[in-house]
Amino acid sequence: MDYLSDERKKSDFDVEAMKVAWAGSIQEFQLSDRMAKLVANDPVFEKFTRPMLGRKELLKNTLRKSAHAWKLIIDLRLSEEEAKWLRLYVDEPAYTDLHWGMFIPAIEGQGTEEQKKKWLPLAKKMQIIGCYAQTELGHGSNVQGLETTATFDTRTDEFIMHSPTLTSSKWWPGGLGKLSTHAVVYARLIVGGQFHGVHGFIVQLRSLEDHSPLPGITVGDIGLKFGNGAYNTMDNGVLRFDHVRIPRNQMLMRVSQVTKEGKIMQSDVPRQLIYGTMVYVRQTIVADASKALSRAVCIATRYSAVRRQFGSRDGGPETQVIDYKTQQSRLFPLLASAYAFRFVSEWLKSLYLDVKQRLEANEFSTLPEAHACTAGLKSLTTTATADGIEECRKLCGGHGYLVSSGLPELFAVYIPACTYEGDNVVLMLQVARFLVKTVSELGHKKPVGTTAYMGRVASLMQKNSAVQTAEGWLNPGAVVEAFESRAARMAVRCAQELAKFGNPEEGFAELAVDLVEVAVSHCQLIVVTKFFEKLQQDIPGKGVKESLEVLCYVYALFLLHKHQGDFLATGYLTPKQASLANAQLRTLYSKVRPNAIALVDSFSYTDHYLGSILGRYDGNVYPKLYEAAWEDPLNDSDVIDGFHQYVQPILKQRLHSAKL
Ligand SMILES: CCCCCCCC(=O)SCCNC(=O)CCNC(=O)[C@H](O)C(C)(C)COP(=O)(O)OP(=O)(O)OC[C@H]1O[C@@H](n2cnc3c(N)ncnc32)[C@H](O)[C@@H]1OP(=O)(O)O
Ligand SMILES: Cc1cc2nc3c(=O)[nH]c(=O)nc-3n(C[C@H](O)[C@H](O)[C@H](O)COP(=O)(O)OP(=O)(O)OC[C@H]3O[C@@H](n4cnc5c(N)ncnc54)[C@H](O)[C@@H]3O)c2cc1C
Repeated sequence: MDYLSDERKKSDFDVEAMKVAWAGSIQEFQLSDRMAKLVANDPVFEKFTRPMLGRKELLKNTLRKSAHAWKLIIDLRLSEEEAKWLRLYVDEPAYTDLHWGMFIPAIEGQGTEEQKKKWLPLAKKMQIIGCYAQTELGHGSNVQGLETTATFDTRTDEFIMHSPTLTSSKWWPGGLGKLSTHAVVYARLIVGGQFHGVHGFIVQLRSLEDHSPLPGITVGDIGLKFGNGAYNTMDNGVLRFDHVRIPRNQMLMRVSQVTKEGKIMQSDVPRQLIYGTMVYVRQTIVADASKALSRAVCIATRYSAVRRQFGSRDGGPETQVIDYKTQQSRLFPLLASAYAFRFVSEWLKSLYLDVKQRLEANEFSTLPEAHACTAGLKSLTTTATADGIEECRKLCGGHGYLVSSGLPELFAVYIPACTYEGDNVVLMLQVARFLVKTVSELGHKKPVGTTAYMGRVASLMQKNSAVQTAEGWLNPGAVVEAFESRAARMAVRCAQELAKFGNPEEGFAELAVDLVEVAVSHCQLIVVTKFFEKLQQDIPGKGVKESLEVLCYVYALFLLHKHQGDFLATGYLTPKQASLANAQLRTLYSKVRPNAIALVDSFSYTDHYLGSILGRYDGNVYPKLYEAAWEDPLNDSDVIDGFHQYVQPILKQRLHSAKL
């Protein structure tokens, strides 16, 4: 029985067409759908018992699933794209994520043609397993502060990899702890006693015969992480080198080369390309944010339609909690954010592919913008998603706290995204640097791309909002101008403050909090703009574009309401205009309400992928929650192990004293 069928009947758009809009194209939809079903129908990928397993059993289970996934990839001759979707739907962090997600991209981006020819076939056939070993016990954010050394020995034509201090121990790399045979290790290049910056080196860690660590290498797992199951399926590791020798040709040499004679040769490629893998991964993390947030929102929306509290008159049904305005004001902006992040990730991917093509042709002019966009959007979307998942848990009341709701594990797996691949504050400061530089160059350099609006800074500083009615806010020009003015005014004000400091670095440190706010406002502008741009495309299907338009305004006006302090303080809006925006937001929530279930159905998630009793497609929540409780190992017997030993004596003592 479908308990949500009445809800599904209320929607006024074509759900199948919306599924295609969400996926990006009919081909993407079909591909993803095929992989989702393949995983959902395979019992090896069952995941409900995961949070109850001990660490060793858990990891072994992950290895079993990864091996099965690999067998499917080979047997069914899946393409790289299909394999990516398959791993996504298996929904279990594993060493393979870092192998495919960072080790291979690092070699692709920073290796020479010769190096790629040697290492990529081995890696792509999984004849070697690799990880990305950058972070150390003492340094993560400050990459230039890494302490591991790679000293060139001209006599033997080798690098000597060494961990000179405790804090130089590599610490955190996923897949390193127990599984990788190789790593791309980031270390200080030392030639002729001189330091030449941090570079990547391919280092073999374990024997390809018996998997034991090679001489001079100490390697292991760093221990349990937050939450049951969750990210503990990953073997994040520690690694130390004791004068380990590797051949010279294992330094990734696209950016700089070291010759046999110990000479450093710089290619035309900018040094920043050493950080290129991070640009790639940050872009994928933005796409992952929309997936994680949409999962949480799907669960919370379906459950909010099933759950009823208060409001019963004459014995009739109580109110569905989704009908409370407060519930809508917390849930619908998250629903809108999931769509906003989906579309901005689509745009970011195209930006990245363009930059990649240019880099391959040795054209580097767009790299700074790609860095700022990937860093800023990674930071913005992961922060909002981590907070959003927790909000969804609260939206589900008490039952959201049960592991069987799927939300605790989703939260625990997701939150490190705010830290890995760059701490979110550190990344926003990078965006701020880029913006301050853009403002300082306005006199002689025309800003392009996402900062093009800065070219109109004079008019953005003068013109104030013309919105007079709540309806007036349903105008893309009015909304985008509001976000542009806010971002431009905040950036200029901050640049003026910075100019008061004799030493710019001192000013940057002192004004860091304001600078992060400037960066956030710029990144929010990007997301809002890309959502509106998406709406200008041809989006087929009855009512699809109209529903997306509503979500776009919800996203923008929700942000405007949340950050109205900025809009008021910069003088662009009056308090009256801000309150008109809020009134429009309330109206928009009423428009989302009948479509809410269809909008989350459009994500097309299987019950397997959602992993949530509260988010079941059929809405059959209570019987399934009840059943699941009885499957808990604690309910195997009426009297639990330990009762007779530790509890009964206390009870008996009470009985005894009561008799006295
Ligand atoms: C599969 C997915 C699972 C994910 C698992 C997670 C894996 C990981 O976490 S791997 C480890 C990730 N680590 C990080 O992200 C570390 C974060 N730190 C950094 O990125 C940097 O070191 C950073 C940018 C903060 C500071 O760099 P640093 O060189 O000290 O400083 P800075 O002077 O600011 O930058 C130098 C120049 O490089 C540029 N730059 C910095 N990063 C990049 C980049 N990624 N791309 C291009 N340019 C860059 C700066 O804009 C600056 O340019 P300019 O000189 O023109 O102004
Ligand atoms: C689950 C997980 C998986 C990971 N996987 C990998 C991996 O595969 N490979 C790898 O190499 N690494 C990996 N990492 C490491 C990760 O990339 C780093 O933890 C991350 O880059 C943050 O660096 P940090 O730990 O040094 O944080 P820190 O920089 O020490 O941050 C601590 C605090 O200081 C603040 N801070 C730091 N610098 C500044 C500054 N300049 N201005 C203002 N505030 C600042 C931060 O905002 C934060 O609040 C992983 C981490 C996690 C949690």
